[in-house]
Parts: sequence; structure tokens; C-alpha cells
Amino acid sequence: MAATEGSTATATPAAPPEGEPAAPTVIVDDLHVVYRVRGAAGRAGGGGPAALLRALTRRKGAGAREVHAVRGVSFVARRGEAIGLIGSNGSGKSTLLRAVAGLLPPESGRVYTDGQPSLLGVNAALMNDLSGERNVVLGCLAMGMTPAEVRERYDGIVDFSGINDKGDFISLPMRTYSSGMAARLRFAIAAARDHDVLLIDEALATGDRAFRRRSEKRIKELRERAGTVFLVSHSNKSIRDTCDRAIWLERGELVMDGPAGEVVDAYEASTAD
Ligand SMILES: Nc1ncnc2c1ncn2[C@@H]1O[C@H](COP(=O)(O)OP(=O)(O)OP(=O)(O)O)[C@@H](O)[C@H]1O
Repeated sequence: MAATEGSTATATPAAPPEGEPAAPTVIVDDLHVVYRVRGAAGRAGGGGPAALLRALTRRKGAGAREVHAVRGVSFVARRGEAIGLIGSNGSGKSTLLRAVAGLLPPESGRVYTDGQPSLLGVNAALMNDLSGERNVVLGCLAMGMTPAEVRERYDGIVDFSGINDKGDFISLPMRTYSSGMAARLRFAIAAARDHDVLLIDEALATGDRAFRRRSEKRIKELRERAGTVFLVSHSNKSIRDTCDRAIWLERGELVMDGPAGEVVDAYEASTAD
């Protein structure tokens, strides 16, 4: 197992002896993540949102602010688990995911990952001026597939994305796609490969019902192949249907970690009017 900043080691999935927990894939140990925002000097005084922002931030030098986005989070994720991350806006879900992916350095604490984490976000880089078709090929090559593997999987990826369901859209530039179509294509490309640790940020929320069903099935398959899936979503239904475990964050702190149904119930109870 390797410690972040971003370093990883590939592991061979092995079924644990009966009754023993599966091997850990991600260990997050007292993780703190701080953003430094330049050119955002604070003003003294004021209440409401300004006071909240001051509570979350600390001045550091002229014109610089610190946003302490993840505060002392610890957990262990194991092979075969699908873990939902829930919490209100700005609670630190995406930041935690990016830190697990090795894209944000810890301020303190550690992230250990066994296997290469792959972050699939709605902002994942595809080339807007290239066709969907070219993006599928480039995306697959970037994930390490050979040209022969790309040819073999191309039709399956396009079918999975549903991009061509209503006509030949795959040959059009990505910039002509709706945000939902683009998110579906990103997921379809990423899902074409098995992942040791797959981190999904809201990718499913943009899909229609049929696409969501295909995605949920694929996530189950990935888990069965002994990967670990993290899913950030504001859809409690997606978390219940897809995940067996959930982690609830608020203001960067871990509020609850347990079976998805129980954690989502508690979260819903806390947000009910
Ligand atoms: N690039 C950034 N620079 C500075 N602060 C940031 C940056 N990204 C996020 N933050 C801050 O970090 C905190 C956590 O944000 P994050 O995006 O992780 O929350 P989230 O739970 O994923 O929110 P949402 O549900 O709205 O997507 C927020 O206070 C946010 O303003």
C-alpha cells in the first residue's frame, strides 16, 4: 500500500478466507485538506453567510484565505465495497474524493491507496472540439488499452452511453452534446475498464432512468471484480440502490459511517423540515 501524494501500487484481488474482512484498498487517516485562495481578502464584521465563511476560513497574509475543507476524516475502504459520500453543499465530498485520487495534497494526515484510483467527475477532461467517437478512442488509449482492445470495446461503450439512441450523435463534436450526454459518455468510457478504486462524482445524476440502471449494474460488476467504488451523489436513491455503505460529511467532518440505508435515513431525518 502506498501513501499519497498520489502514489499507488497495483494489487492482485484475492478473496479473503471466509469470515475475514476483505483487504483494504483505501485508508484515510486523520486527513485534513486546506485550499489556499489568493486575492480573496476578507472583510471584518458582518453576519449571516459572511460569518459562516469566516468560521470556515482563516486569513493568511494579505489577500490570501485558507478554506479548511476536510477536517480530520478517517476511514478504511475494502475490496468489493461501494461507498456513497453524502452531505450538504460544500461539506467536502468532492474534496475528499480528489484527495483520495491523489489530486490534492493533505495538509496533514495520510491517504494510503492500494491500486490506482481513477476519478470520474463531471469535469473529467474530454476534448470538446473532437467527436464523441474520437474521444472514446483517446479516452480508452489514455486508460492504457491497446488499439485492438479499443476496437473490440468501442461498440459496447457507445451502446452503454446511449449517445446514438436518437441518431448519429457520436460523430458530432462533444461541444454539441448536452451536459447529460457528455456525462454519460465519460461514464461509459471509464466503465469500459475495471478499476481497483473508482471514484465517481455525480456522474450518474445526469443520466436518464435507463442509463442509471445500466450504470448501477456496471458498478455492481466492478464491485464483484473486487474493486472499490466511491460515489458522490445528492440522490439518496442512487446511494441506497448502488452502495452498501455510506459516509456522511458536514463542514468537512465525518458525521456518520455505516450501512448505506442507516446513514441515508439519519441524513434525511436531519434535513427534514
Ligand atoms: N478550488 C477550491 N478553492 C477554494 N475552496 C474550495 C475549492 N473547492 C472547494 N472549495 C471549498 O471547500 C469546501 C468543500 O467543497 P466541496 O466541493 O468539497 O464540497 P461538496 O460537498 O462536494 O459540495 P457540493 O455538494 O456542493 O458539490 C467548500 O467550502 C468550498 O467552498
